[in-house]
Amino acid sequence: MVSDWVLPDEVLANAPAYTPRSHELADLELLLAGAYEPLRGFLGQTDVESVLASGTLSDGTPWPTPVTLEVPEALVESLRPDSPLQRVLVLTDPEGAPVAAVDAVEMTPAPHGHVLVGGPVRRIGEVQQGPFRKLRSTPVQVRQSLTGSRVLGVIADRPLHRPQLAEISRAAHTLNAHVLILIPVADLGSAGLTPSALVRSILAARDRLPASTIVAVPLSKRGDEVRDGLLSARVAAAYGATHLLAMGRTFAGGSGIRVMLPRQLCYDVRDGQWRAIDEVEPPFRRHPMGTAEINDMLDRGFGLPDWHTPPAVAAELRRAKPPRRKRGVVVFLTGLSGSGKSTIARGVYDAILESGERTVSLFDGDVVRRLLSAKLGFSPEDRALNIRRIGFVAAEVAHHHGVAVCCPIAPYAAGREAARKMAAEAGGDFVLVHVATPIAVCEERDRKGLYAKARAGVLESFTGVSDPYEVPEDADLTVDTSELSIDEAVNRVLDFLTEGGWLETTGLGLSR
Ligand SMILES: Nc1ncnc2c1ncn2[C@@H]1O[C@H](COP(=O)(O)OS(=O)(=O)O)[C@@H](OP(=O)(O)O)[C@H]1O
Ligand SMILES: Nc1ncnc2c1ncn2[C@@H]1O[C@H](COP(=O)(O)OP(=O)(O)O)[C@@H](O)[C@H]1O
Repeated sequence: MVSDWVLPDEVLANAPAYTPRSHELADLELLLAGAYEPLRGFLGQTDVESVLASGTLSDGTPWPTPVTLEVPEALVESLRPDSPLQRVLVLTDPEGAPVAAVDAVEMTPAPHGHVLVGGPVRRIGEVQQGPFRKLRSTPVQVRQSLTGSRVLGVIADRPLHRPQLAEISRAAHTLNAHVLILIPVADLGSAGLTPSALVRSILAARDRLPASTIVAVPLSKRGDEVRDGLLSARVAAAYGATHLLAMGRTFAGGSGIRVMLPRQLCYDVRDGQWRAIDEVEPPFRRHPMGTAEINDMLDRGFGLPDWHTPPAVAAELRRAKPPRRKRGVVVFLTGLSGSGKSTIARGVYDAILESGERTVSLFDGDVVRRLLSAKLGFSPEDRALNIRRIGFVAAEVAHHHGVAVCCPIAPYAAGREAARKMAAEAGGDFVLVHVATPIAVCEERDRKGLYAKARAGVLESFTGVSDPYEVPEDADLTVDTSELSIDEAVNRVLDFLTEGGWLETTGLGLSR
């Protein structure tokens, strides 16, 4: 369990406080809940190296993946790792309320001015809010509620359609086990659903599950399939699972849990049962749909068929992913100054307004910098914050099913990626348009005289001249305004949105 070291109040009051990033907060919650047993805190550099090299902590205990905390160097420079009362770091939730204290016994420099802080954690506050809190039982609570010797764990990181439900029922029946559904809620689910939508979709299948316990677990993916799988298996074991049904690829080494491999199922059209594929003659087989096929049907507004998905689950998915013509979308134009972003964005915005088919907001560069990002400059940090702010507000618009058109330079891939992620986490789509007008043309236009000033050295850090522009490799659409008229460029974007299903008929030709 977590550490029980005692801290005087004045030590806590004077300790530096930090809000960890979302995946670190998720790890913190699991550490405090005892779901990462036997870990007592964040790993220091020595344990990280050992885990990566040999899959064990430095004391030889098997552990699959680094569980780490990185904090800005300036925040912890006053801490003294050799003095117990001077090495306390308070961790807060995003609203600033203290959640835990870290006994920072190990601090190692990390990239980008950060420090890796390792040491045991202790709860000093409760996380009170968040959707589906009632489903967030601790491992101890869950284990106490489980009766019977066999518990079949299922990591439900995607909705449960009929084939998955059939497989869970079969495995539970074979083992004579109680079912423990663990829903990972720390990041976007595998089917691109927000955690709340994923939980709702699974609750919608509840009456089709055998006797089950459903728990929401802040388990996040680190991107390494094997390590992520091993960690999930460990967490499932901590919650009391004795067996794990592999829904995708599952790895369970070191967790003490036994893995049940799923059969390949198909729908038997003769009697509507799901059976192992080799039990059904080919003419009578219907194969389960994959995530891409399901998402494509949802995008187009086609109902998911009853033979594949229980109606209550289909209804939740339709709500979470309405057809694109009703789904929120962020249209994000990026490019050099003078490339034509604002002009195109304005044209797209006007055309959507004229058609009246969707609500639309325009976040024009000048307005953003005057209001939302007033006082920010053009350092990499300020540009990053500017894009985060735009991405945040645009994602809120998308969350409420609107269209957000934004047109900042957004020179860094990381910032654009963050904006894309925020839109997805809000349940919206994201369309990146690269306005790829060559710099020579932008410079010749020089509407605001800024290129001349930048070349003369009067204006510093000017994008494309004395500051970087990372050309997008993930643009959904590229337009070059040196080859297109304004109307043509605007129509390219409108056509893309219409062909993709976000707009029905909007186009300059129709609306003007
Ligand atoms: N140093 C420097 N570099 C780039 N641009 C500069 C700079 N200083 C002022 N400007 C003017 O600010 C506009 C770009 O602001 P953005 O908010 O789009 O930039 S960023 O996305 O935060 O990088 C940009 O407007 P647009 O021409 O509409 O792109 C410029 O007019
Ligand atoms: N095909 C085109 N698309 C967009 N703008 C164009 C085009 N051809 C010429 N322009 C002109 O280029 C300038 C682009 O400026 P602006 O839209 O403010 O660019 P940005 O927002 O990228 O700085 C405008 O004066 C616009 O009239």
